Amino acid sequence: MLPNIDLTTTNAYKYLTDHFIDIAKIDLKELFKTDNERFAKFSIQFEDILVDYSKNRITDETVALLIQLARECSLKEAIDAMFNAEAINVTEGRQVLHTALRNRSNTPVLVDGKDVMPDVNAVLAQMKTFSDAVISGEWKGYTGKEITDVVNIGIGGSDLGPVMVTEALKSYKTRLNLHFVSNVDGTHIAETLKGLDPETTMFLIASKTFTTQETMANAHSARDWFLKSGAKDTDVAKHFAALSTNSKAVEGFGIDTANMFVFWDWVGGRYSLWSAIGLSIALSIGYDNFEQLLAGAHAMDNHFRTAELEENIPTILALNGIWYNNFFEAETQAILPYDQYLHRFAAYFQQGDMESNGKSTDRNGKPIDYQTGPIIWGEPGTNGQHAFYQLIHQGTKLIPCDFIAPAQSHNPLGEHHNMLLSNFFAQTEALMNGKTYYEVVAELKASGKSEAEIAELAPFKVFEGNRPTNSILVKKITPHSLGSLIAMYEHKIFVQGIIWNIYSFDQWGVELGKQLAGKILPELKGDEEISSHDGSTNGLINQYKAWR
Ligand SMILES: O=P(O)(O)OC[C@H]1O[C@@H](O)[C@H](O)[C@@H](O)[C@@H]1O
Repeated sequence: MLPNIDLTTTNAYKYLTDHFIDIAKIDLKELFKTDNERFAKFSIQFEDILVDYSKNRITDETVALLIQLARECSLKEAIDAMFNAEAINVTEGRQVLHTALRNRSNTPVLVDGKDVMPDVNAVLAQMKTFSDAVISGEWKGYTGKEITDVVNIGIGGSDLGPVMVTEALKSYKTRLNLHFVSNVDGTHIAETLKGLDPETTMFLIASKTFTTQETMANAHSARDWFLKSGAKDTDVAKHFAALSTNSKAVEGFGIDTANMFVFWDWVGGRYSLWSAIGLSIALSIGYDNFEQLLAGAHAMDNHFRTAELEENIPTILALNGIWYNNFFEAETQAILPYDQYLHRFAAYFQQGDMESNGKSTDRNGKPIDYQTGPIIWGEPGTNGQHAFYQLIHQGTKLIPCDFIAPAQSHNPLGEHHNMLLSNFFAQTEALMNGKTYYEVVAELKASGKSEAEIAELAPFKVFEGNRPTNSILVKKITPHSLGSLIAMYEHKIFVQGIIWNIYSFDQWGVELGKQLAGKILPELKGDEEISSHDGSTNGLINQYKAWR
């Protein structure tokens, strides 16, 4: 069972509330001046990943109290409950075992007394055989040609992970071209199919439930397009595969069960890239690299499970986030990768984090009166610098930022990477140090400005500083290190959910909109005026009908 503790009733929370009053007055750069060991103390290296959290508004005492908070919330027991296959997804009555999917050590994982590892390994073997055959060209389409293009049709967790990883690992690309269709907007599939040849295209229908409206609509349109080319129903088997937990629905759609890659309801959608949902990844980078991705995640799982809380990277990142979220009242968390390949990383963790921890009911079913999950956002650097960093540097809001960068580029081109990384280092330094009024005046004087000009301009050029950041420096983005990095954030989310006393593995908040859309859809069919909703919704529907 998961612990059930209201964090605001813990001793640590009370101490942190008092401690916050002192810390709120302290300038981060002063903390560096008075402690030469700060970087060594507040950074952790795990394999090829260095996490520097020293540029945060914390002292030894802050960290000790946050660790105490984690202990009082029984974090260690919760971690064990997840890995030991307890049904911690209580509102759905399920275990949470994405860690079993990447359990490369193959230690037994018992679900209702049965070891799931043989099934996990059997699907991995099936994925290997299939991806090897398609990549090598041994697998032929219905006219005997090799497959050149693979279209993954899925949405949410059946799309965002594979998109993010195939983009992040593009430099490991096989000869296959990957495409992703998610939106029910017909434009998405129409534009994707425009450049494709039905004789050489493979579709992966990725859906845990195999009932998701968007995915089913796109899957049917894909099949219509395929059959229009002259292919027969019996040819579908050579061009369609399904990745799902719902075998019945897959059969109903007409996909050969031999082309079905299963996973299980103990895998959450947003944690499913490690499962059969990762087939597009295996096709895109080759099965061996997919296995490396799993191995990297497994290594981070072991770290998370065994490292002391003080040395435990996901725990430290989570506690820092709680410090800003619940004491500084920061509303958002930015994820800023200085790596073009990671351009979908923040989008991926928007679902990972916001769908997991965007909750306001605690584990007793009671409304919560403290803050839970932050708004996650971000874009790659340096692009973001020329767009929204103004607000991070000089706006009125406190935005804790994670900066991520690889030390080695896959494309070492002249001075590009040094230029990129000089910006990475400069930004966290600038956010911490800021620029005082006196520094601004001195600078303006040196540039030859008059006293009057200086007095007028100076206030606008001041940077308050004292803005917190984590720097995550990765030796190189490889399948292995990316696996670790993703698992690191997954476990960070887990820790925060435990401390906020919420259920992180359900997503009831997405249902209401789906339900209402289901009611509205038949109303859009005819021309008659609609009056069954509120004035605004009626007005909008009727205008839509008039204009379409
Ligand atoms: O994989 P499925 O069943 O089609 O679901 C896709 C997505 O559907 C959404 O409704 C859920 O909120 C996500 O968690 C999920 O990933």
